[in-house]
Amino acid sequence: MNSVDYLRISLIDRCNFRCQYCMPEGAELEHILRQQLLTDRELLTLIQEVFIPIGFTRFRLTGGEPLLRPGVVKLVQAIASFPQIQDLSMTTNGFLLAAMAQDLYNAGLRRINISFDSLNPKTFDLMTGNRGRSRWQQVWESIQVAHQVGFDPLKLNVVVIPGVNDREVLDLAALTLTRRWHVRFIEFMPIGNAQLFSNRGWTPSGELRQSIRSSWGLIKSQVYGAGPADVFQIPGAKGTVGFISQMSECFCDRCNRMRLSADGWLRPCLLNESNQIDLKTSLRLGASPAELREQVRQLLTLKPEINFQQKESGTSSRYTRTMSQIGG
Ligand SMILES: Nc1nc2c(ncn2[C@@H]2O[C@H](COP(=O)(O)OP(=O)(O)OP(=O)(O)O)[C@@H](O)[C@H]2O)c(=O)[nH]1
Ligand SMILES: C[S@@+](CC[C@H](N)C(=O)[O-])C[C@H]1O[C@@H](n2cnc3c(N)ncnc32)[C@H](O)[C@@H]1O
Ligand code: SF4
Ligand code: SF4
Repeated sequence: MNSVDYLRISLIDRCNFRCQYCMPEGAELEHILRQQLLTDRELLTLIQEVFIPIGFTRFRLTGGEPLLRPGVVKLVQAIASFPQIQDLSMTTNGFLLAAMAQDLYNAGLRRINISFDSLNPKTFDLMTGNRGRSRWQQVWESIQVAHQVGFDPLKLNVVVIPGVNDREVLDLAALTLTRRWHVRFIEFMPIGNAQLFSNRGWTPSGELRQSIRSSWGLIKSQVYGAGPADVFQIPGAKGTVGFISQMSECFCDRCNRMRLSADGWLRPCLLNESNQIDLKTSLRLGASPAELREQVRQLLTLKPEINFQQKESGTSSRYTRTMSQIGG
């Protein structure tokens, strides 16, 4: 059995973007009420007294948009101070990052993944929802600042939507030629919003790899990380290109992670909603750390059965939570 030592923590379910593939404008999402959010203290207790003792060493902060969480720098500092943690990272849309990057680095965060779907401001705004003003420039600046501050590896996440940004794959891959950036192409998962893009579907990573290989060649490579990307490099490039292929290939057999939602539900699989446990309610009802650890251990023994293994059938549209609510 794979060891499960990576926890993705959603700090907040709200977001300042409205990406069409995740939280489209007009989608009726019920936000978590403030009193239902795990407090900093509760989250730190769960990390320190439940997950670390069980063997979790890698933690990723996500959202919604994690930089919208009030006091996020202080929270990062507190999490980073646990000596058992070997890897603390964040996934962000980058909009607020330029102003916070140095503080986050000083707080102990060392690596960051930034969603960046397009080099073209118009396409970017179309994909992320611009609410009257373009966001591209500010995100582009954040990427430069994150690089200057020293986040390493610095990864850019691109969800590829056929007919929208797929024609940019070579331009995005070319960023890695001269910069030590790691661009990852993600197959769109129709989770929670199956109707969206239903006439366009997703592009198999194999096709993208072939197109990059035809232009420059492509060799197997590596970059530090805990996630499901298959990593390659254009010969001589400074950075790498990665492929996250949850639809065309299946990486569930090497699954090493669980997810904690902003309201304290522990979820064993991104694509299977069964067997989630409500750690926050147990904690608030007075369960001891030992009891909570036992609940999580039980879930770990069930996880191999829960892991999503139906790549042939794709995802189902019957999800009650969308990506923004789960944390991706
Ligand atoms: N199907 C599936 N997709 C995942 C899983 N983990 C991450 N992803 C997707 O991979 C994409 C990138 O995720 P990130 O948040 O950047 O994290 P990561 O790739 O695990 O991070 P690294 O540690 O840097 O490798 C997102 O679209 C996620 O939804 C997973 O367990 N299953
Ligand atoms: C849910 S977001 C949360 C963090 C942050 N707001 C961001 O966008 O980076 C985490 C990751 O999930 C990816 N994602 C969101 N919806 C997706 C979908 N339907 N299919 C594949 N990836 C998706 C995003 O591109 C992002 O890289
Ligand atoms: S992908 Fe991230 S930035 Fe886009 S809507 Fe979802 S949570 Fe927000
Ligand atoms: S779909 Fe589920 S089992 Fe597969 S890699 Fe993602 S979280 Fe793990």
